[in-house]
This record gives sequence, C-alpha cells and structure tokens, in this order.
Amino acid sequence: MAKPSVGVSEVGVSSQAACPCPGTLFPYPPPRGAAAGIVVAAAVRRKCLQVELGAACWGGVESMRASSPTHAKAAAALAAGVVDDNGERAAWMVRHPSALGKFEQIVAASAGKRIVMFLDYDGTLSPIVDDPDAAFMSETMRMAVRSVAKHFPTAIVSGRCRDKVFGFVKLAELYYAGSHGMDIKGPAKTSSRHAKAKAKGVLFQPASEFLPMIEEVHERLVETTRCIPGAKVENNKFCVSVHFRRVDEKMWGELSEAVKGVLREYPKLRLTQGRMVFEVRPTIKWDKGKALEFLLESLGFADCTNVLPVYIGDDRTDEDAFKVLRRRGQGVGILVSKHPKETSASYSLQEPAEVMEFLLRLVEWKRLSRARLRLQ
Ligand SMILES: O=P(O)(O)OC[C@H]1O[C@H](O[C@H]2O[C@H](CO)[C@@H](O)[C@H](O)[C@H]2O)[C@H](O)[C@@H](O)[C@@H]1O
Repeated sequence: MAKPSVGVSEVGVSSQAACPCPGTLFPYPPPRGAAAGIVVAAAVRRKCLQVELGAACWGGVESMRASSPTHAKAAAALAAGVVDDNGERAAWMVRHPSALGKFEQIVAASAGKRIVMFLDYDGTLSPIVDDPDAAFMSETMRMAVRSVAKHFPTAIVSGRCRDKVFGFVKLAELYYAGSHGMDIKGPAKTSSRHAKAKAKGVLFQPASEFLPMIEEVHERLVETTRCIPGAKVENNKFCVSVHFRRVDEKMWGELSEAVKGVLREYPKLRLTQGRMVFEVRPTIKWDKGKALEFLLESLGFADCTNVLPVYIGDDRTDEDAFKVLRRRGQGVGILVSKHPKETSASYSLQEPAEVMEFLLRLVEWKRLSRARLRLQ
C-alpha cells in the first residue's frame, strides 16, 4: 500500500453547487420550502456562522462557550433572537434531514457500490459524559458495530489514542484511526473479504516524530492546570486533550490563558477545540479527513466510483471528514447532534441511540438484499 505523503494539498476542491454529480447524496441546494422557511433557514445559517466565527478564535472563553450546544445557543440567541426554537430546528432539519428518515435514499445510492463505514467514538457510539474515562459504549451498541463490520469494512476514527479507544470498543475486526487519524491500524484478524488490506499491513503514524514533544507538553499542561479545579489533561499519544467540562465557567479564562501560555513555547503544535475540550496537536496537515482517504486507499478504493463511504460523527474534528466526502462528491456524512450546527454533513442523527438504530437498519437491509439475491 502506498502511503500518502503528509501534507498533501487539497486539489480540485469544489462545492456541491459548482459540481453537481449525478447520484450524489448531498441534498444541496436545499429543497425549497415556503418563503418564511427560507428566511428562517437564512437566520439559522447566520446564527450558526456567528457561533462558528466565535469558535474560530481558538482558546478564548467565547470559543469555549461555543463548544457546548447549550452555551452556543444562548450566545446565538443574543445575536439575533428572531427565530423560535422549533422554527430553527425545523429549518436546519430541512438542510440536514434525519438519516433514519432518508434511509431508503441512502441505501439506494449504494447500488453497485461497496459501503465502507467510518464511526467516530465519543458522542457517536458512546454518550457524552463528564468523566472521559467513563465513556463506555453499551453492549448493544457493540453488537450493532460488530454486525455492521461483518458486512462492511468498518473503521473507528477518534481523537483518543488508539489503545484507549480500542479499550472501549473491544472489537479486533475493525480498523482504528486514533489521535485524530494520526495513528492508523488495521484489524488484528480479518475475514477473507478484507484480507487484501491485511496483507498490505495497514499501519500509519504520520506524526511519530512529535512523540517526545507531545510527552513534554502533556507534562507541562498537567503541571500548569493543576491548580484549576476540574481541569483534566489527557494524553492521547499524538495529541493532548485538556478538558474543561468540569471546570467552573468563572475559571475558563484562566484555563485558556494557561493552555495558550504553554502552547506559545511550542510553535510546532496547534490548538483546536472539541466538545468542552482543547485539543493540542502537531501542525502537520493530517486530520480525520486525511485518515478517511488513507483508509479508503488501503482498502483498494483510491479514485474509485464503486465505493460509498459513510461517516458518522458529532464533533468539529469530524467536519474534516465531512468536507472530504463533499469534495469527492461521494459518500454520506452524518452529523450526530440534537442542536442545529454549521456542518458539512448532509444528514443528521440526534444521539448515539439513533446511530445504533441506523447501524442495525443497515445490517437488516444488507441481510434482506442478500436473501433476495439468493432467491433470484
Ligand atoms: O473523536 P472522538 O472519538 O469524538 O474524541 C474526541 C474527544 O472525546 C473525548 O472527550 C469528549 O468525550 C468525553 C466523554 O464523553 C467528554 O467528557 C468530553 O467533554 C468530550 O470532549 C476524549 O476524552 C478526548 O480525548 C477526545 O479528543
């Protein structure tokens, strides 16, 4: 397997509107509704954008607020205040319909194609909880993922380090891309269908030279944030998470200054933000989107039209993968969120329980279509 070089520039980026590919699933331009609906949709877009713009100044208290849907909502309400909750959600759902509601449309698009599943972990397979070490997935979710992996090549793509996410998922037959895709490994055992990828020995660590620096910055961040009650620093091997979910909001400014202060001494590291968490990571151009492309290539689907990647995720870091699908004009991006958010995903699911339902429906649909084929 050829390893893509780190820092591959994105070429041929085109919006869906500019390059409408027949058979693609992105529902853009959005279906036209009543004029009032369009006005509401525009207001939602504006509000989402305001939240995102705030979030662009990584590390500030405003961006910390924006990383919590409830805080973000309050901030957006301050900005416009013209859209009621129901109208806001309804307009957003027009642009990002439920993947369950549009299930038939999604599977119809897979005709003649191989589905490859990409699943984020936190907030997608497991509910968000206060303690990152207690983010367990349910046994029923594990069974659903196991069933999906029997039918389709399946990868877990997480911000956590690979060992830790494997410790939660515990399924040896999957691909794992830990540390936001910077640590990729194939299945320990594999069915003959996936033997090709195994034979090629999938394993990729584009940020290995950063290991000593990440170790060092982890120690520094633990030390610097020690005096801030509730702050938790997590070593994710090729990146570090600094959690503020359990930090009193009055201390957020102090925490953000502490993190930024340490980072100033490490220009080769950058700061991004997830759900109530700062993510410290190498400046290399590698993210969940690049990991998705790497895995597709590993599975023999580079530049193929006969593949349908399905990516399900809930966080900002998953947007890199949604953008890749959008750029390729191929695949299904599904955002897990109860709240309207600016996203490049096409569809939505509200919570991990709906993700499980979607996975189980996919398995059932596959079983039925196989049975139908046998009868023909
Ligand atoms: O890419 P992911 O698998 O979604 O990982 C992103 C981060 O997830 C974890 O933090 C998030 O979930 C925690 C448990 O529910 C929650 O307490 C925290 O507020 C969330 O940000 C994980 O602990 C981080 O290291 C990952 O980067």
